[in-house]
Parts: sequence; structure tokens; C-alpha cells
Amino acid sequence: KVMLDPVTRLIDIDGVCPIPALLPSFFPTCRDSAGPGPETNTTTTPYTWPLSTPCAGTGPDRYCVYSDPDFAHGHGISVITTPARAAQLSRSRVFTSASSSFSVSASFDETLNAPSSPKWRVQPIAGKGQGLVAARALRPGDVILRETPSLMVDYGAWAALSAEDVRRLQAQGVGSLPGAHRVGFMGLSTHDEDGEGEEEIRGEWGGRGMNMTRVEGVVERIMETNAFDIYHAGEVVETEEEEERTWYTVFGTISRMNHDCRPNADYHFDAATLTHNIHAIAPIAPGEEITISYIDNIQPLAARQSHIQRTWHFQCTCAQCTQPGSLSTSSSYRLAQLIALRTSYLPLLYHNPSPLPSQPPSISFPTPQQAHLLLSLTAQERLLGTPLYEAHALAALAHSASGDAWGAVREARLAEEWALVVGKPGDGAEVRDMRGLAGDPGGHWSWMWNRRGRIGGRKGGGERTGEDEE
Ligand SMILES: C[S@@+](CC[C@H](N)C(=O)[O-])C[C@H]1O[C@@H](n2cnc3c(N)ncnc32)[C@H](O)[C@@H]1O
Repeated sequence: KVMLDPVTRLIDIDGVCPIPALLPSFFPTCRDSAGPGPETNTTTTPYTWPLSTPCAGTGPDRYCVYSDPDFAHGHGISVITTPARAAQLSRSRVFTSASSSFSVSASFDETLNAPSSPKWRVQPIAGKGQGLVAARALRPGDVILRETPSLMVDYGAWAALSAEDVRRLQAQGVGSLPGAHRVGFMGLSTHDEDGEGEEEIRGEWGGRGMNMTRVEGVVERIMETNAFDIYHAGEVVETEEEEERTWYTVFGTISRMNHDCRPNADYHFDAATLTHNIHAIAPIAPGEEITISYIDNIQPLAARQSHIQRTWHFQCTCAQCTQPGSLSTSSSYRLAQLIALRTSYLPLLYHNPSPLPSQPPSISFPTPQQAHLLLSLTAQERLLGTPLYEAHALAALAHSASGDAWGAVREARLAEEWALVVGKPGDGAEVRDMRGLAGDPGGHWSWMWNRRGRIGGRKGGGERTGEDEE
């Protein structure tokens, strides 16, 4: 039974937890109807969502707000999803293992009236609203900021529910965050098409003076302006399809970071700790703005600008977008070549099922010359971080495939370095593969692949025969 309360406009499920988001302390017994999931190992303890209403929809299309105000040492989190997926999420390590609990690296600075840390602060940036600025010198690879989500919305909600229901659940999710977190969320930017600008709603949430329809609209625009797509948040899933599902996610402080087509920081989401991680990919001086790219920045100027305008409604004026005409033309020729090379050879790195193949793939390797052109174009375009890792990794494979051990070692070491700078795990597949190639080129799966390919696909690093000779 799902009912809409005519006064509160909230959904009442079976008369349980009628308005928990507004009065959490009055409903301490509200429990996730999905119940705790099975323990994944002996060191974990079952987890139940302290709050799990309101809901909308029925059957498999039933979506609820799951909230935990104590999550991440009192930072709090709200999640909108189905009971089944909430149960999958509640089985992940971050919820079941005390050692995985994480403290958000920001604290609130009363003088600045904004969150801050020894590494960064939030402050006004000319022409961009607020932004993040380095509080001290940062080097490539430094972790600048780690943060758990404020609100995560399962993309399935938009297919299953009406837009009004999604809006209502989103506002409820925000209402269930702890007070300071909620105020911070409501202060996030809502730059939208109508040029309405920022709106702030402070004060008593759900109080009589609060117009909930307006709040729902503001929360929706905050989501549109600030959300990241997160693929797989660590849920304990059973199928690959389930793992592919996406979360529309806002982070209280990371959402303050502005865009640059050639940013000095990059991000990656760590599902094991449910944290978004921001890393420096260039040296950043104290007082310099810390930026990320909102888009795939290896695109021509017009495509970058139209994506930014369409989604975030601002004209990108970063250095890359405002080069003098002749430099901009050169850049577009370079980008066209860069994109062609990446399209041909990047699948070599991201070959399924593992990020780097343990089985030699059927696709072709670049020649060392092509790989070095790709590296040079990447550097000429001032692309750092992931594109540079990818270019060095392809160059390492190209040298290895053609039997040049010294070139392979040099490029594999650089690829390993850039993989670590952008936050790829030290024991992850990408780093292990490059470390393995640098340590023992002759034992790597790619060694002499071009030669082996030419003599009929003989696999393995067996002894060379007369056939191998040129
Ligand atoms: C995710 S928010 C970033 C934080 C925001 N500046 C604030 O004050 O909270 C995205 C919005 O910031 C502004 N913004 C981000 N990058 C910008 C840039 N390079 N130039 C101008 N405005 C920018 C745009 O209004 C955009 O819609």
C-alpha cells in the first residue's frame, strides 16, 4: 500500500515511518524492508539502513530513500534505489566492515564559511561562482580530497517513476542528511538554463515556512549541475549486467570544483571505500585553482564547447578554449590525429574481460613510431593524467611487440608512474601489467608479438627458430 499524504506530500508505506526524513530521531525503529544481506566473510557484521522511506512505485519498480546520518563518521549519506539494490549495497565492505569506515577529509571553516582542509579551501572564483583553491603546494599524485557521496540516485528511478516522484524522493534524501551537510548541499550551485542563478535554502528543513515544491525544484537543479555518473558503487552483485548499473551522485565539496579542458587534477571513484578521490596531475601552486574536466576533453573545440553549454550552461573560457585562432586551428589538426590513433589502438589497453589482456588480443599493435607520435601529440595538447598513462602504456606495448626491450622498459616505467598518479591501485591490473613488462620484458605476453603474429600466430615465448629471422 503506497499513499500520498495530502498535507506533507510524502509517501506513507503501510503506515510505517511516515516522515522519517523530517524527523529521524522520532522514528528510531525504521528499518530497511529489504533487511540485512548475508555476511560476505567472518569479519563483517550485517548492516541495516537506519532510514528507508519514503518510497514510490510498486513491485520491481519500487524505489525508496535509504539514509544513514552516521555514515562516514557522521557525514551522512542518502541513496535512492530499489530494496534489492539497497540490500546489495548494504553488503559491501564499506557498510559491513568497521575497518572500511571512512572519515571525509573536509572540515568546516567558520571564517571562510565553507569547508576547507590544509590542502585546499573553497572560495569565490571570478566568473565561475565558487571553486576549490590549493592551500599549499601540491605535486602530481597527491591525493587532494576524498569524499563519500551526499546523495546517490539509481538511474533506474527515472525509467520506473514519474518525474514528480523522483523529485520528491531526491528532496527527501537531502532532508535526511545531517544538518550541516544538508545546508552545504542546498548551497551548491544551480546554474541553469533560465539563468536563475544560485538559490540557497537554509533554516529549518520541512518547517512550516518551507515550500517543498520549490525545494524539490532546487534539489533537482543542484543534481543536474553537480552530479557525477558513478559506475558500480561496490554493491555485492550477482551478474555483470548488475555491475554495469550507474548512480547519479553528488558530493558536497568535490561538486565545488570547476571545469578546465586541461585540468590540473583528475578523479577516480573507489568502490571499496565508496569514496571519490581527487588527485593532482600537475604541480599546483598555493592559491592556484584546482580544476577537473567535466567532459571527455580529447574532443575538438566545438564539441567541447557545445557539451559544456548544453549540460552546464556556461561558455568555457579555459586557456585551451580561448587560444588565438591560428593556435586553435593547429590544436584541432593535432586532436584529429590524436583521436584517430587512440581509436585504433586504445582497445589494446581496455580489452575485455580484464583491463589489460592476459591473452594476446587479436587487434593490432601500434608501431613504435605510431606510439611515439601519439605520445608527442598528447604532450603537445598538454594532456596529463590518464591520456598520458595510456600513451606510455601503448608505447611500452609497441616496443615490446617489436622486440625492443630497452624502449619497452622505459615506457612501461613511465606508464606505471602515471597510472599511480591518476590513482590506479598499486596492486591493480594496469600497474601490475606495466611493472611486469618493465621487470621482465621477455616474459611479458606482448613480447615479440608482431614477429610471432607474422609467422602464423605462434603463442608463448618459445625459442626463436629460423622462421623468426627477418
Ligand atoms: C559543479 S558546479 C562547480 C562549482 C560552482 N562554481 C559553485 O559555485 O558551486 C558547476 C557550475 O560551475 C560553473 N563553472 C564550472 N566551471 C566553470 C568554468 N570553467 N567557467 C565558468 N563557470 C564554470 C558553472 O556555472 C557550472 O554550471
